[in-house]
Amino acid sequence: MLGVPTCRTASYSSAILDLRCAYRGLPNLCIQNPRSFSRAGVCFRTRTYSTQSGPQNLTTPSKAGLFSRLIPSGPSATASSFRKIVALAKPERKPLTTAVGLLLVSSAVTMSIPFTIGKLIDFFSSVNPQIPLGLSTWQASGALLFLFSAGAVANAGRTYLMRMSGQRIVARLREQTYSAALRQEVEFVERGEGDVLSRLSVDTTIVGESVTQNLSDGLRAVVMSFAGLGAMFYLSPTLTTLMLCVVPPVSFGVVFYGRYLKRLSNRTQEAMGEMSKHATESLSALRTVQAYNAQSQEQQKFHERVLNVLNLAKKEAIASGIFFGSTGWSGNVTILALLGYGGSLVSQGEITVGDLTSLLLYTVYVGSGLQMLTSFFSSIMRGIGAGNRVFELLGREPAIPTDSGVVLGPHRRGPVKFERVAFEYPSRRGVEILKDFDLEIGVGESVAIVGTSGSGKSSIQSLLLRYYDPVQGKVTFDGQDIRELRIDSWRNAIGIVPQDPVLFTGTIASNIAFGNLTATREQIEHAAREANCEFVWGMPKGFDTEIGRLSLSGGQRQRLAIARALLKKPAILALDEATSALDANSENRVNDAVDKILRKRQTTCLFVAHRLSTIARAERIVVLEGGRITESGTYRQLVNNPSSRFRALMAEQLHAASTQHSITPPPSRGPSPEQVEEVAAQNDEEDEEAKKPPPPSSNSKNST
Ligand SMILES: Nc1ncnc2c1ncn2[C@@H]1O[C@H](COP(=O)(O)OP(=O)(O)OP(=O)(O)O)[C@@H](O)[C@H]1O
Repeated sequence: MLGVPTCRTASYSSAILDLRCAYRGLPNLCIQNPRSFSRAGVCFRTRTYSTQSGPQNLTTPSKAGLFSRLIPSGPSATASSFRKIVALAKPERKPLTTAVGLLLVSSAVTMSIPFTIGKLIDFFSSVNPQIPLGLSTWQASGALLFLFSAGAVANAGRTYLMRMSGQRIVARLREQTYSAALRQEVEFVERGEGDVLSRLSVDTTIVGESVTQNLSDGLRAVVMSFAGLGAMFYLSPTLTTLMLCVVPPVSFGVVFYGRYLKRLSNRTQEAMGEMSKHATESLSALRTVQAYNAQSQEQQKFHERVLNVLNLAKKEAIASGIFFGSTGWSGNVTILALLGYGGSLVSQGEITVGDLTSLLLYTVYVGSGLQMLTSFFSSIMRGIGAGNRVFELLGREPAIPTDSGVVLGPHRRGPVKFERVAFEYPSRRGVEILKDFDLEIGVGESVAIVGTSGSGKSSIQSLLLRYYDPVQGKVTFDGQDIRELRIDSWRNAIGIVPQDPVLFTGTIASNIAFGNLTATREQIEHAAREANCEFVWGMPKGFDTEIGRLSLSGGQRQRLAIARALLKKPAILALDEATSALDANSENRVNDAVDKILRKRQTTCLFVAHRLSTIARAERIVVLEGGRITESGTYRQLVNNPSSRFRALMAEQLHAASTQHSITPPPSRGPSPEQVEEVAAQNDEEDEEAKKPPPPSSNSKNST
């Protein structure tokens, strides 16, 4: 038999894809610390919405409504995946039809070769050779040359058209998959549940290849097999029937092998996903890995995952070896049988030597065609396996719907209310983060949430942004449950300044205008000035400075994030203060920027605050303990209450600060109001000192 056609496998690109979020209109994936992307744990969960209480279809997801989502398998999923794969090729109808036409031409030429060779042998071995159609030797040679050239051109055209169609399908599929990933709730992507990167890079390539390249090879194999069989029957029905005896067992092997390969393909893709997830995690935290000299530890973990992929590849290699070895053997035995029986027919004068040669060549062609069909079948199975994973993501309904609900007007203002909210993270069911949480923030009011680490402060902001929905209770804006609002319009009303702001590749201007494509340079500069980003004017290229080439300090990043939030002119500002210390100057510049927002009283502010200097700026402070508010009041009210938890918290902070600076620790009962006042006043003084002359106006020389 002819050489075994190689099975194409997708080259795996483990590039760390920049899953940047669409700030507007799509779930914002980047508002939380991007490091959380790498948190471990895999579980497929989605939510259903009961209609028993609260607004229609928008009530709390019940625990019973959670169910595991598995990658579809079985005949119906396979058929549905196959239909979807074929549907992908529909926009490519024209090039694919042309390619099929060219394929028929090139196959016809190829299939004429054994016949021609047979006739040539008979021609040269005959006593009185006659060229058909009365052609001269040169004319016959010229006709054959033209035929082969036409076949070659048709083959080249077919290859080009098929490949390009395949690439266009892959490109479309990738975009759809990326868009589907951006629509999902943050938990699904951040926790790696969706294994999005591997679906985006590997699976889409495999699906695209199975639609075009493999389809093209498959069609070629079908033409070769059937045309070859037809020619063989024409030459000798007896010998052809003999040859066909090997087809049923080979076909059985093909089906069995294809199914096994499909199962293996699913497992391989998952293993590759694990491998790339690990690489993404450690490479994105390379500083930490190097600082802890953990390269060999990480290498070992990666090695285990690579080994997993390798073991699956080994299984595939063994199955392929057995299959192709046995089909090759049966093919060779068939040829031998044909030669023996055919030879006796030649000696009896029933067929010519040329016909036997043609027959043998056709047998090789048909065998090769059958092997290509096997390869095609297994590739289609692999494509269906990969297709299942891609279509599962494409069809997945995000737990937080993105395209339904009431559109919130851009200038709407109103109080924000958390009403008897209970909350658990989907990945940690049973661990209540918030219980009976009630909080109302009036229009233009500023509220600081304080509490010990892990008390649930950031979770409150996550609920506000609808990264998650409460398990019980509701969050309302201007009296309306935020679950009734269209998610993009609701998020448009909120400006966020996260703990560790994310900056994207691009200029400072594009980072401030992130998600706001219509922002003018003037608006960007205005927002930067409001946010005390005076350092931008000091840069050689000002707002056109590429972020990638410079590293900004924590304070600068935070001020850029404030500018980004302010550019949206949000109804609500959610600021999650950095827990890591900023230097005094940076802290003051950030606080001063916050002050400017508070003074205007147009924006409702919800701070997660750690530093006294920020806390003291809020009109109201709420103390969060064990998922509930235990104290609430103005700064003065809380500080003046000797038994307040707030005082104790501030005492702890002062104690930590004094230990850091080798100052005598404060009394254990907590700081006196004077002490706290003193610290706050000190901060304010530093504030004044740190204030620099206002940055130049947008018309200044550096403003570009
Ligand atoms: N995505 C998540 N999945 C599961 N649990 C989470 C997730 N995010 C936070 N938690 C847990 O929820 C609890 C509250 O976390 P949260 O980040 O809201 O606290 P915090 O008060 O803001 O803490 P800090 O002041 O340290 O930032 C913690 O126990 C935390 O481990």
